[in-house]
Amino acid sequence: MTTDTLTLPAPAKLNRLLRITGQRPDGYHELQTLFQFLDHGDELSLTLRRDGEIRLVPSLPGVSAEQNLVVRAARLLQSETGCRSGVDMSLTKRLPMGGGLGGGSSNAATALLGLDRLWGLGLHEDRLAELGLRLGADVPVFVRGRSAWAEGIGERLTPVALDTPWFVVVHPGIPVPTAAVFGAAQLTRNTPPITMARALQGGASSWRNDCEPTVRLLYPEVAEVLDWLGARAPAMLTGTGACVFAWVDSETEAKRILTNLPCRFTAFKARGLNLSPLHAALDG
Ligand SMILES: C[C@](O)(CO)[C@H](O)COP(=O)(O)OP(=O)(O)OC[C@H]1O[C@@H](n2ccc(N)nc2=O)[C@H](O)[C@@H]1O
Ligand SMILES: Nc1ncnc2c1ncn2[C@@H]1O[C@H](COP(=O)(O)OP(=O)(O)OP(=O)(O)O)[C@@H](O)[C@H]1O
Repeated sequence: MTTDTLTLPAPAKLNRLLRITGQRPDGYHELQTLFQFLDHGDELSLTLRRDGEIRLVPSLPGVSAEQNLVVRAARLLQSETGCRSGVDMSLTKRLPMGGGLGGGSSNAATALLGLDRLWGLGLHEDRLAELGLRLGADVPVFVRGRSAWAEGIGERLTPVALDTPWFVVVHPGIPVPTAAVFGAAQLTRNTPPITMARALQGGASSWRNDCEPTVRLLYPEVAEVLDWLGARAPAMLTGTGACVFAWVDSETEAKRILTNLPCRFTAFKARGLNLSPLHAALDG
């Protein structure tokens, strides 16, 4: 049976570890990272149009529909496949922009997989991941939908099963643009690469984010969150920030931390997942 409307999750990701091991001639940084999904995120609704038009209503504050990654994903899919269908999209945004939670990238992956289904394209996951990479370095992991060890700029992925604790994710109330952190002179760019086995063996207590010292320096609001949350549980930056996450043993402990949150911060609790809720929804 075919359907004319799909409503799908676009989950957040965390970088449980992030090492910057080099820089390519085109300026992009080579990373080693562990990606994990959360059971918290945005939601994208897709309704088939037969006239080929692609619409997003309403658009996000500060991002025109044309720039929005879901519209760009839909156009890319149309131009690559010659598909003549269109779509009406609406996005329920819960993830902060410039938060390091991969919100825009996740939205793009949900659009790619959702439209592949809605338009009956039947593209292979490898092809969708390749198209996703053209939209952003973080898109392929959301297309693949498994927790992963990532290398390259984040596109060389090996699925892994990570521990799935409860997380408290705190946003300092300011965005941190990814390009500003990767462009900072003082950023560490020469961390020696390690094997995936060694990274996993070390466990969460050994995992670090190489962006953290630079982000601390450039964004005192993020440093404040790292100090506040770090005093209550082990805490780290995700991606290039602005969000900071801590892992705890139980939902009760997560709630306890949230109860005392200073009102200048916003926060949520979520469970770590090794399978993306997008894939669970599409397979269910
Ligand atoms: C920091 C991470 O979130 C870790 O998961 C990602 O590497 C960022 O991925 P993303 O947000 O999809 O990034 P993109 O939209 O591809 O790139 C934004 C900008 O960040 C810089 N950039 C990004 C990724 C990377 N590996 N090296 C970079 O130097 C580039 O200047 C690029 O123009
Ligand atoms: N659907 C979208 N949702 C959010 N941002 C979008 C979207 N489409 C385009 N953008 C642009 O992408 C920028 C980065 O947004 P995003 O939420 O992906 O940042 P992020 O969480 O820091 O990502 P990452 O973890 O990949 O660095 C935004 O500032 C916005 O200009």
